[in-house]
Amino acid sequence: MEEDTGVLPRKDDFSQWYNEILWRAEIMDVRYPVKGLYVWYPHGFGIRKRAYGILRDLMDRDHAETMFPLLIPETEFMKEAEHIKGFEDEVYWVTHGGRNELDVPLALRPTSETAIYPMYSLWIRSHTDLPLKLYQIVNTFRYETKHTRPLIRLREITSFKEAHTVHATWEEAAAQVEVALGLYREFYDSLRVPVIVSRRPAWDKFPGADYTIAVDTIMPDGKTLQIGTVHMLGDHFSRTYDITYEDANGERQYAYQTCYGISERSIAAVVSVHGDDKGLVLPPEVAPIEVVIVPIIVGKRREEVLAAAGALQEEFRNAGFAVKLDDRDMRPGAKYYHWEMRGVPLRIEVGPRDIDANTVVAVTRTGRKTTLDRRGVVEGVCSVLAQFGEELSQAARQAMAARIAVTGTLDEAAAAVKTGVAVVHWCGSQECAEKIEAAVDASILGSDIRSDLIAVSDGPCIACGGNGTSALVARTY
Ligand SMILES: Nc1ncnc2c1ncn2[C@@H]1O[C@H](COS(=O)(=O)NC(=O)[C@@H](N)CS)[C@@H](O)[C@H]1O
Ligand SMILES: [Zn+2]
Repeated sequence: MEEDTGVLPRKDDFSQWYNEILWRAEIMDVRYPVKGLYVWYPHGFGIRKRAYGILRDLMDRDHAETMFPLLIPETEFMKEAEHIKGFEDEVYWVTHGGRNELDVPLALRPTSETAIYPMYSLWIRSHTDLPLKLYQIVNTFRYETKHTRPLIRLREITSFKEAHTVHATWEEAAAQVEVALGLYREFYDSLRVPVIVSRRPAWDKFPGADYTIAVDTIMPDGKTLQIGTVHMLGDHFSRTYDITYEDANGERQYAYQTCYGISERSIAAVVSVHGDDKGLVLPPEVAPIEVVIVPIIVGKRREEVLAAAGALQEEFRNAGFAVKLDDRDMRPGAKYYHWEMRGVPLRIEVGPRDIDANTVVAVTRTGRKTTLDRRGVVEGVCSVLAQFGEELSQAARQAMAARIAVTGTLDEAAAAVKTGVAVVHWCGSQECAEKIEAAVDASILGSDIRSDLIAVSDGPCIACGGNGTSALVARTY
């Protein structure tokens, strides 16, 4: 990558800012010659690697990781009517092997229910086989006809974490939905990304599901991004794919299922929520480089400064930090620009004055400067980074809170959705939803809201005056 010194668009020109930061911060290269497919730069992949390492640790608490085939025979794919309806316009089909036409066309998995559940039917015989909780992290393919966008709406979803659980009863499956939401909240807390949880309206639920609960964040342009979903499948798929178990009385019962997914939209959220006019701002938890050391070379003490910088690098590396010593022959300012663009959380400056005073200067990505004793510098950096992470969480929460407005009239709601999310009272009817969506030019995102930034209440439906409860209305990605 040639050293770019151009200026990033301001973040309040979000669409331009987002497109440029993907290449300036070396996240994704959008020049791949297939629409909706993009290439991870190593730095971007490093962010994904750390984020998905956190996700794996959370999932591995009580799920097992596995991997199912990519190709799904049409015979299996076409079994669940609602599921098909929801995906038939999005599925890629493989019809040939070499020059031979395949006798059964094969779908590229858009999601893996129809690959996994025929196997679940073979595996599950008795209630002692339950609960079964598996997940995989794979690529999936959806022929998206809406505007594709790197990390946000891809045709090849490269980082699709999908969990598929099987339970003896509806109640156990419903409890698993809550466990999944807890895992997603923990995951996004680690990424310092604030979320709003809500139940999608029936017409927006996952094809074949009883209900869908979604995890949304609010992007800098006020539009919401769905960054995770949890689906209660009931016994719809178990009846279609014959997933039954023998209960304690020897009776055959249909199983109850859930599935829940996260994709690289999680990375889009980290980039978008935390970034600023100078580039990426990465939470330490997901930063491929946590600390960059910049030696301040002054005249004849060059060797001494470089030695001191090298010793610091060694000490941070031994303490387990992802640390980089930037000893390139460049002005310090050009180095600051380079690492700020890439979101490195902490810069350590060391020059002759610091050597004489036996200190180092620590500067966080958001500009907080601290002088640290050279002795105990590792502990010093740990606490600076911990404080930095908390600051990111707080700033992101405040930014989200500022984009949520409780509104009592359609006009107020129409104004609020220009810059964020409107909270309105809705009776739950599709008829009123359509009235609200038409009047506000945005979508009913969900009800049964769970967010410590929103006090839910009952009240007259904003469209018909009937009994309503709090619901979210927003423009969405
Ligand atoms: N085209 C896409 N590009 C990037 N992420 C996507 C795309 N489509 C969906 N996602 C993300 O993937 C998550 C799961 O997708 S989903 O359709 O809602 N749910 C499923 O596929 C279920 N099988 C649970 S794994 C969504 O919440 C959304 O965050
Ligand atoms: Zn109503």
